Order: sequence, then C-alpha cells, then structure tokens
Amino acid sequence: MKKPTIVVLGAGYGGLMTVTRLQKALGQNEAEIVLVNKNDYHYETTWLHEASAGTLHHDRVRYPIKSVINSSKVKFIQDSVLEVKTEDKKVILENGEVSYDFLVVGLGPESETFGIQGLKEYAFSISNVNTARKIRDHIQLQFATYSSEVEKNEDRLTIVVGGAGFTGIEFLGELANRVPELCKEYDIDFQKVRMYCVEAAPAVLPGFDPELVDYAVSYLEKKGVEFKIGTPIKGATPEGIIVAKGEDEVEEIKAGTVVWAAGVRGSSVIEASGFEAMRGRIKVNLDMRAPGHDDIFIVGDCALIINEEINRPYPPTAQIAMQQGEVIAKNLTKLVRNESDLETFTFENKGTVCSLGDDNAIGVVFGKKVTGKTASFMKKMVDNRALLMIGGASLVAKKGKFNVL
Ligand SMILES: Cc1cc2nc3c(=O)[nH]c(=O)nc-3n(C[C@H](O)[C@H](O)[C@H](O)COP(=O)(O)OP(=O)(O)OC[C@H]3O[C@@H](n4cnc5c(N)ncnc54)[C@H](O)[C@@H]3O)c2cc1C
Repeated sequence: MKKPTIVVLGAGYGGLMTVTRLQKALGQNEAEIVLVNKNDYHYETTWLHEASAGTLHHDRVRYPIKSVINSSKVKFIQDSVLEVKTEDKKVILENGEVSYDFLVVGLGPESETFGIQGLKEYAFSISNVNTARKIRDHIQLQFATYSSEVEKNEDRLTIVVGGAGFTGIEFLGELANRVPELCKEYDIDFQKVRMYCVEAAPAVLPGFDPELVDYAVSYLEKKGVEFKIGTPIKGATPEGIIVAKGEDEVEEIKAGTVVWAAGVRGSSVIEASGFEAMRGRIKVNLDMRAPGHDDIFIVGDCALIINEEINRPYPPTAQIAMQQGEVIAKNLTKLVRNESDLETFTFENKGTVCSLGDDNAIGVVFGKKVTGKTASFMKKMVDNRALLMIGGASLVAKKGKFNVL
C-alpha cells in the first residue's frame, strides 16, 4: 500500500514544531513528509524587532531549515505557496505543485493595515528578515543623510511606531537602545531625535497587568519615547502620518520613518484557497483541523481558537503555535496509523514576557510578576526554549542568547 504524504506549509514555529515532532514519531515507511517554505531558513519571528532596530544582526535570528530536519525522512521544497486546491488535494506553488493526503497550513502572519490610507505604501512592517533589514538600513540611512546634508531636515530623525501592543513596545525598547548609538556614530545631538508611539486604543499593552504597563511606559519615556495614546492614525504620506486630534481635527506628524506594528492577520493564502476565515484565520475544530476538511490541519497564526474563559480568541503567539504543532504531530501520527481517537488541543499558558530592550523587560511567569533584569533573563530563557524545542541543545549552543546581565 502507498504510504500517505503529509505536506506541511511554512517552516515557522508551528510548521517546524509539527515536522520535527513527526520525524521523531513516524518511521520512514509510514509516511512521506514534505515541508514547503519560501526561504531555505527559519527565522525567529519573535526576535525580528531586534533585527529591525539593528540591535541584533539578522543572521542571528535565522538558521538553515536543513539543520533541524532529518533529510532521510523529510523532503524540503523551497518555494512560495500560492493556493491550496482542497478538492484536488494539491498545493499550487510558484514553481510547481505538490499533492497531499494530509496537509498542515502554518503560513504565519501578514501585516494588516485595516484599509488605512498610505500605510501599505509608506510604512514599514516587522514581518520577516527582509523587512527587518529594510527598516534597520532605512533608519541608519536617515541618520547618515541628516549628518551629511547641508540644509538639515530634522524630520528625518523622527521615528513613528504605530501600535502600543507587544510588537510596538518591544521594537521601541530596542530602538531606545539603538538610537543613542546611532547619534554617536553620526555625531547627532540625541535631543533632535523624536521617537513616537502612536496608539488608537486607550491603553498601552492591552490585557497586560496595569502595574507592569506603568513600569514599561515610564521606563521608555525616560529613554525618550513619547506616547500618543487614544490617537488613531488616519493615514500615512511620504512625509509622515496623519493622526486624529479630537473629534473632527487631524494633525500631521512629520517623520522619516514610520513602522506599522498595530495589526496582523493570517496568511492571504487562506482566503485565496476558499477557506472560511476571519482575517486569514480559520476557527479550527478541537483537534486543530479545519471545519469540513478532515485532511487539513491549521497551525499558528492562521488558526483561531476561542478562549472560553473570556469568550475571545487567544492572541496569536509563538507559544501557542508550538503547542499546537505538538498536538498536530500526535494527531497526524494517529491518522497515519488509522487510529481515530485524536487529541484535543488545550492551551497551557506558560506566561508572557515583553522585552524593553536587551537589558529590561516586564512579564508574568507562572502567575508571578517580574520586571528588570529578572524579566530580561526570563525572556532570554523563553527565546532559548523555542530553539531547544525545535532543534535541541545543539541549536541553542549555536543560536541561543547567553548575554545574561
Ligand atoms: C516583533 C515580534 C515579536 C513577537 N514576540 C512574541 C513573543 O515574545 N512571544 C510570542 O509567543 N509571540 C510573539 N510574537 C508572535 C509570534 O511571532 C507569532 O505568533 C508566531 O511567529 C506565529 O508562528 P507561525 O508558525 O504561525 O508563523 P511564523 O513563525 O511567522 O512562520 C511562518 C512561515 O511561513 C513562511 N511563509 C509565509 N508565507 C509563505 C508562502 N506563501 N509560501 C511559503 N512560505 C511562506 C514564512 O517564511 C515563515 O517561515 C511576536 C511577533 C513579532 C512580529
């Protein structure tokens, strides 16, 4: 009998977790495992704010996919996924197609601009290694240009971050450390630099403990970040952003750099493939399968699961993506072996830590609040744990964060 083909789309936290667990669980004769990813490397999405600010080299946030997969069990295809043809059980790639018996979709997030004019054209997003490099280089170029131009344009030195959620705050934490270095490098007076955090909602880090939020805000303010909370961005232009001021007025903030960190959605491949979804996220069944598709699992940011305690979706995180990957690998193993008692996914919250640069953080770990160096240490352990779970101790040794203060 022909062995079934399991195709996994995306080598992010969810996809790689699924594949590395599957290659351990299944024998070579039980299934053919195929992994498809745009690049030949995996990047730590949760470290991209560091590469974007320029506080961590982009090579530190990525590693070759081949270094964590067993090539005798997993076939790797480097290509871009365009569409899943569910009726034909095949995936259309930019340069070919691949057929499956079982499919796992883990194509991760995309930036969501909610139709706000000009954001797609004039704002950057922290999405992958390429966008991170672009942001880092752009900011550096603004500083270099300012220092060399005869008629100085101070707006070049203004950086606007749209969004005071996790990504926005973590990026500002890095920026607050990087900007003084750039000022030194290009002989620029730090007082001339403006760093804005512009957020439409009435609060920073919604859902986080208010005491920890106060700690983060006052720390970042001391480092030069100005918060404009309850201030919706109405549009972006080549010169900066337009924000609402009161009920009917608007105000322009001129800025050389605008980074949009206020919204993510699931992959657009989800809609292109005709799945029923909300902003690219499929409300999955308890066993992580897409409703109506017994052969398709969804993992990570493309999956939507409701937290019954508060009747709201769990926020998309690497933590939940990896836990889902483990369950999906178990369920696929059962299906391959014709067992029908699939496992149900339940999220086990191990805590959340938000970094404020390399040397500070806030968080709640095992129900306890942490700040400062303790929290920063915890954050590095969380980062190392993700490496450990996917690539084992050797990956931690190569890529881990050991600069504990
Ligand atoms: C700056 C930042 C900080 C964050 N911090 C945290 C944190 O501290 N803790 C936490 O838990 N979460 C954090 N998150 C959220 C977390 O990174 C995501 O929830 C997580 O990456 C989702 O995992 P995933 O497997 O769905 O997708 P990803 O890990 O993003 O992987 C998706 C993969 O799919 C590939 N891909 C995408 N489209 C295609 C295509 N069409 N064809 C082929 N390949 C494709 C990509 O190249 C990528 O390899 C952060 C996110 C950001 C941006």
